[in-house]
Amino acid sequence: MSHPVHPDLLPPGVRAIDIAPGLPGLAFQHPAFSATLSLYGGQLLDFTPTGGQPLLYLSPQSRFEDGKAIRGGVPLCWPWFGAHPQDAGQPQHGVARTAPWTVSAVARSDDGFHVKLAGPRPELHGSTLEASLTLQLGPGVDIALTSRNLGNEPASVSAALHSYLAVSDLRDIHLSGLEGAGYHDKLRAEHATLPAQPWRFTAATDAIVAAAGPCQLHDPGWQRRIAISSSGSASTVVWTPWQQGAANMADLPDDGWQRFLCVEAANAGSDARLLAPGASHTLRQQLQLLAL
Ligand SMILES: O=P(O)(O)OC[C@H]1O[C@H](O)[C@H](O)[C@@H](O)[C@@H]1O
Repeated sequence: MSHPVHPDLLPPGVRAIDIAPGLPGLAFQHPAFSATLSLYGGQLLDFTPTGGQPLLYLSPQSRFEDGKAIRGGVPLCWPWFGAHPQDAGQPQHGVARTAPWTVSAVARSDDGFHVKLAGPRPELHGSTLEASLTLQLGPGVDIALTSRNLGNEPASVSAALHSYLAVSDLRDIHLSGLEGAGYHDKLRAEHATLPAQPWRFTAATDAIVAAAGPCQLHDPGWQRRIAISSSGSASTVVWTPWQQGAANMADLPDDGWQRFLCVEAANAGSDARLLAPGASHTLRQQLQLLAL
């Protein structure tokens, strides 16, 4: 199958590649960073500053197969987050991450690259929503997912930019910015409040926090911080499977859980949005690498 993007349409520094057989992508090379985007899922898989550690974790055991979600980078959970609200037979986290996305534009910008993608057609997920994604790569990463209701009735959307943030060792990092926020603990099915201190991780965690940050992930091992900010969101999902959860996941190495924390800009739980006919909503996350 030929690549959906003709190389002549790409600016200098961008190459049409195959992530795996049948899964097309784009590779970006800039003096300050390199990056990889999968058109399958519209999923950013890598952003690595030149000479530095990657911003995003990508599991070396991820499956790269049609019908399977890629484990790592920034999966797009859309048009629902978690289980489908009415139909348990639908895939977890929606259809966007296992659908082909198409390139609407790729341009070089002052700091890097600007990319626009169009998401799966509404027929694929039985709603009247359409999705588009804009990505600014460089100096950090800025991802904006826009949902638009093409129908004549209101339509509900829940979503997450499910970023796998790479860390030197999960047991040594902390997350600040969500102190004292209320959250829904998905593992215990109860509501709770985060402590007043920065968040350290000592066990499996799956929380829908009723706050949008901004937050900072402090990583002394790599002498860096990741500044995380969002808009169009009033909820942040924080997830680590920890050791035991990872042992049950075929697409994650046994020690892979130590290498990432998911901090997801979301419209999850009660933060799902109802879009009037013709209305649109943009969920956005910005990630910036800073020295400690
Ligand atoms: O395994 P996946 O379908 O990719 O989901 C991975 C995780 O995503 C989110 O963070 C959810 O809150 C978790 O409950 C889920 O386990």
